[in-house]
Amino acid sequence: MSFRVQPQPPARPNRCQLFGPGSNTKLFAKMAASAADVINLDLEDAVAPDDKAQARANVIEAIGAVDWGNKTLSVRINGLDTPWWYRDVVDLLEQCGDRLDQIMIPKVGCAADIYAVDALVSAIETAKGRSKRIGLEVIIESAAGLAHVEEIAAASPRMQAMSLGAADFAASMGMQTTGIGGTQEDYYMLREGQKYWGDPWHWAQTAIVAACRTHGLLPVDGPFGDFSDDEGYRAQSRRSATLGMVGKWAIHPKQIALANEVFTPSEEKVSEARAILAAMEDAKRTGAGATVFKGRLVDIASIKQAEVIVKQAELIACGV
Ligand SMILES: CC(C)(COP(=O)(O)OP(=O)(O)OC[C@H]1O[C@@H](n2cnc3c(N)ncnc32)[C@H](O)[C@@H]1OP(=O)(O)O)[C@@H](O)C(=O)NCCC(=O)NCCSC(=O)C[C@H](O)C(=O)O
Ligand SMILES: [Mg+2]
Repeated sequence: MSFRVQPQPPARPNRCQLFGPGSNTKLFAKMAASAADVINLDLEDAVAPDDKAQARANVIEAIGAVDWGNKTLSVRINGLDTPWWYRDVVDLLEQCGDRLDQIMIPKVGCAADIYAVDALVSAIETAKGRSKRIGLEVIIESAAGLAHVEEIAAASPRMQAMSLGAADFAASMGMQTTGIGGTQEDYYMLREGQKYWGDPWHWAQTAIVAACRTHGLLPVDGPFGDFSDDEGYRAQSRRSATLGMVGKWAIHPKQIALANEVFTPSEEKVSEARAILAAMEDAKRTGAGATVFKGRLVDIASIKQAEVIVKQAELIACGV
């Protein structure tokens, strides 16, 4: 470990972030009653330009009126290149009570984007005497966002989480696809006439995980557009979980149980992790720093790996 100890991310479950347009008030109660850990009420791309003002009013009303239980409640504001974002922030902070937990900033491209929102949020919090500090989460969904991912992660102590937005990211990168996440038909290696599909989202996810882990944020996988494809969603989620992401968005209620299933470590994985910790305790008692567990090496690094899984399971057990 570096002299700079890696900070811990916020200690709360974030297995599934369920999205719904702020213009569709019929969904709010269903979202609140769902098994998602995080709710994202959307003012951005799921809301048509003519509906922006009404959606904002709907969301403000619903934050106070609906019982959101113990969920993390977040609102996705409009991008900083639009005329709507400042009014989103002002109205949310001036008119919502303390039930609002986070603001999600889409399409961030640099640390100054976070600075701008942070400055506005801070001024309103002080002016209005708000007692609860609003958190920020961002979406990395542009070439600039990925190029500046680390400075974005470090941009404010308000930062809580960072998601990959596969659709806008693909567009910004000029990727030849209209798919939102998952396997891309043309992204394969060819060997002896056989196709082997690769994962075009892998490097963006890894960059996000590294930036988040460096600065104590939660790394989250974004949307998977084809909500009729459960196995595709599971496969994408398993890759994300393996890379260190803590959860994934749901854009349809069908996807909530899938995300919760994958991002809750299985009993088998937790038992194995606990057995490794026990084996290492035995090894330490005999003065050894390494031992053999089920025919393979485990050492002090294995303790940290096992602790990741045990801590995830404990956090989820406490939070739900
Ligand atoms: C995608 C949808 C428009 C589909 O809606 P619908 O046609 O109503 O679906 P169903 O008939 O299958 O719905 C079945 C029941 O589930 C309820 N429902 C649907 N969606 C939700 C939801 N999000 N939360 C809670 N409940 C929901 C329906 O009302 C039905 O209920 P019932 O009649 O009682 O049985 C719709 O799912 C939807 O709007 N999804 C969210 C879209 C969204 O928010 N998109 C923004 C995030 S993704 C993005 O922005 C891309 C990203 O930024 C990037 O760049 O990658
Ligand atoms: Mg987007």
